[in-house]
Amino acid sequence: MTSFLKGHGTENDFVIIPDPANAVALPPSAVAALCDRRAGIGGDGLLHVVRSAAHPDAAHMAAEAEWFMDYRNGDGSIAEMCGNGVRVFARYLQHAGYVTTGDLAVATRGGVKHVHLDKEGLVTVSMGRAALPAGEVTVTVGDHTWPARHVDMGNPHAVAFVDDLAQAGPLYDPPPFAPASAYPQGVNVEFVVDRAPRHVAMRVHERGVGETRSCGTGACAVAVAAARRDGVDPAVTGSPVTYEIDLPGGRLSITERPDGQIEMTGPAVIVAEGVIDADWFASVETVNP
Ligand SMILES: N[C@@H](CCC[C@H](N)C(=O)O)C(=O)O
Repeated sequence: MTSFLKGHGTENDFVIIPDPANAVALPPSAVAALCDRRAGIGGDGLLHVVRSAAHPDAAHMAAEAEWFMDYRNGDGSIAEMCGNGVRVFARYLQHAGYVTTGDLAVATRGGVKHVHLDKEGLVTVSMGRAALPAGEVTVTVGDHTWPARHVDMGNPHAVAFVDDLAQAGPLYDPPPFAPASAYPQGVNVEFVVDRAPRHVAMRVHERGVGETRSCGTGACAVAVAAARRDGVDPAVTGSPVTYEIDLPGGRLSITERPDGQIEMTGPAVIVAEGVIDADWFASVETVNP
């Protein structure tokens, strides 16, 4: 019997598979089937909850973090990091009784992340530092082409400042970028408009998913790109800077500290739990494993 839960962080939604011993086979075909919104449970991605010691990608982090977030995109691909996912992952650990409010460490493919569950229901994650690789890239939608800033949050982002979020169009397909060689592993693309000083709104097309209603690493990338565009670098001023980021699914607050550490705060919600039908799961587990 394989159980699941469903959760979301600012409407970036996830199928959660609790599997402390790493005993559940999750080939890409099974992940894609579980995340399918019509024929499966539905989600932008999947959070496989495994004890670090039981997973080959995380055993080296087991002394620091008991639990490993084995994150998958909705198409079954693996990504290095998921910011909304790690908040929902921590909320699941609390829901299941493994942790209470306070601090915990979570192993991810992007390293160990430190999470704080507060008593009001918000979750703060120390996301690490952003890298801002040099180089020019442009993103095109329809008749519009914008310069975009590379920001690496453990996973790749291209951030474009636009006049109107509607210019990004329906975002059914990944927005083309140039040079085509810029992102050999694919990229998450953010479109950003200003709302007020240190307050922006964004839409995102996620690698391996499509347009989502929120992206935590994307919001961090946008906050750093907006700060640099605004001439603000906490490493230079010695003061933290906070940007409020409005997404279609809610608001995230992103603070960059003088040492470069980026903290993301937002909600994380568990909405349902149940059991996956064994025959259906066996059929999707064995397709293109
Ligand atoms: N929604 C996530 C990001 C998930 C990974 C991304 N699609 C990628 O492939 O890099 C977030 O909240 O950060």
